[in-house]
Amino acid sequence: MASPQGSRAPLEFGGPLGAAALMLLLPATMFHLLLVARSGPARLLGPPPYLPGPEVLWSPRLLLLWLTWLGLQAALYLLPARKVAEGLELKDKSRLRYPINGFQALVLTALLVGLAVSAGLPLGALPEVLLPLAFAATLTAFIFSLLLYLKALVAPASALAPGGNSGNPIYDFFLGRELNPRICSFDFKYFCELRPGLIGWVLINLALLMQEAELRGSPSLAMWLVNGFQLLYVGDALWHEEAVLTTMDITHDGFGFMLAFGDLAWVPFTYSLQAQFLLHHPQPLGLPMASVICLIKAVGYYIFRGANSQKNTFRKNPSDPRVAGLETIPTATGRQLLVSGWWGLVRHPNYLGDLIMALAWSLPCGVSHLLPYFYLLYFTALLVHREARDEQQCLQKYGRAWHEYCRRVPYRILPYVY
Ligand SMILES: NC(=O)C1=CN([C@@H]2O[C@H](COP(=O)(O)OP(=O)(O)OC[C@H]3O[C@@H](n4cnc5c(N)ncnc54)[C@H](OP(=O)(O)O)[C@@H]3O)[C@@H](O)[C@H]2O)C=CC1
Ligand SMILES: CC(C)CCC[C@@H](C)[C@H]1CC=C2C3=C(CC[C@@]21C)[C@@]1(C)CC[C@H](O)C(C)(C)[C@@H]1CC3
Repeated sequence: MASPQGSRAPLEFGGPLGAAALMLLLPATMFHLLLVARSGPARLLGPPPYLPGPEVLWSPRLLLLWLTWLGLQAALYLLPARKVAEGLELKDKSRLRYPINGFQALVLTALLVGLAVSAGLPLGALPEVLLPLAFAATLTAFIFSLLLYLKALVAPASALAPGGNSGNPIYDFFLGRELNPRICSFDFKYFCELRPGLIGWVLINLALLMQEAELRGSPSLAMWLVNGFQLLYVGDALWHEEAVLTTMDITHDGFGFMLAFGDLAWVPFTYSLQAQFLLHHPQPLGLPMASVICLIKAVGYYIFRGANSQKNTFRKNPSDPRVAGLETIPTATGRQLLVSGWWGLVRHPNYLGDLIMALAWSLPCGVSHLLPYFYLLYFTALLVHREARDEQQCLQKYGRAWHEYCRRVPYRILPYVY
């Protein structure tokens, strides 16, 4: 049985008060964004146009639709995979196995949706029901997090995450107690991180594009760009699915409300904000500006993919010819840190690339409104905070070697600025 005391990791996110505030603020922000995106003034900082009552939010039909979506993605997860990958070593020295079939799930979902649309499914009507659908996703995330919290009560101590076991129920519910909650080989965190939310996001984008085509005869260039860029991002994540196994979410954070809500509700309903905005506020975009935006996206993607692949290749096999020539610092753990290549430019080159891509997703929406830049603002805050958390973890893991890395590579995300 898990000890009620758990580990004594320092509290993050402002402790129990911060966790409680975030549990209210995050869903409220998501609903605010959904409401203002369709309002005339579309003011990020203004009041919402109206407060939706229960009759707008609650729909058993849409809850069923949402659960069907989760069921479909779970079924696709269980299909035979082209590869089964091993995760990092756990506290008890074991390694978990994960199916690598996320890209296959994306392609099969696209085929199924294509078939359903040609058989008459009104996908273009989806934007009309985003509010009740987001409500269903939020409700599911709360109930799911509660079940995960209860499951952790009977988990062995070795299965618990380093944070999220403070003994304070609110804090632990938010951060998540168990590191890799599973039933048989079904890994809930890994499944949620990459499947229903990410694939749901591109499906919502597509529905918005289809509705724009119905309303205006054809989708706008801005809508095509936003759809294309975000599809590339999701496709890339699923193509490189194995790389998610070394992210902080999988290796360090427990599975609680933060990730359950983030994966299932926040990602599909707020990351599609630019496409939602464009449906209700069409923006003129000429070819020269579109080309500049594509160039910004390409630069961001080049840095993001280059940095992530370089680190993953190096962590898998430091003698791989693609990384063997890079300069490194030895650490007491036996692992090395890269100090040249992308990881010699700044300490988080992948965040830099991700932020440049985020800018490219907002620019097609013009500069008349702040609302489509919400993602860029939120993401900057998330990555600055995430970088600080990672820095603490690396300092604990690598001690003096990490100090040496910081001396050799002084900037965190943006060269000569931060
Ligand atoms: N769109 C979104 O909402 C989000 C996207 N992301 C993206 O996810 C990706 C993964 O991010 P994240 O999990 O935060 O962190 P990283 O992929 O940056 O991983 C950080 C880890 O990399 C290792 N590392 C750090 N420096 C070096 C070095 N010099 N040489 C070798 N290894 C090093 C350390 O782990 P170790 O040494 O143990 O291997 C460290 O803990 C990023 O591209 C990020 O932008 C992240 C959050 C949200
Ligand atoms: C809403 C809360 C404040 C925080 C929730 C955070 C989550 C939304 C994000 C935490 C880490 C994420 C990652 C991705 C999506 C967003 C969340 C879940 C990611 C799957 C996006 C695609 C990338 O290519 C990636 C590197 C695979 C990402 C991994 C981290």
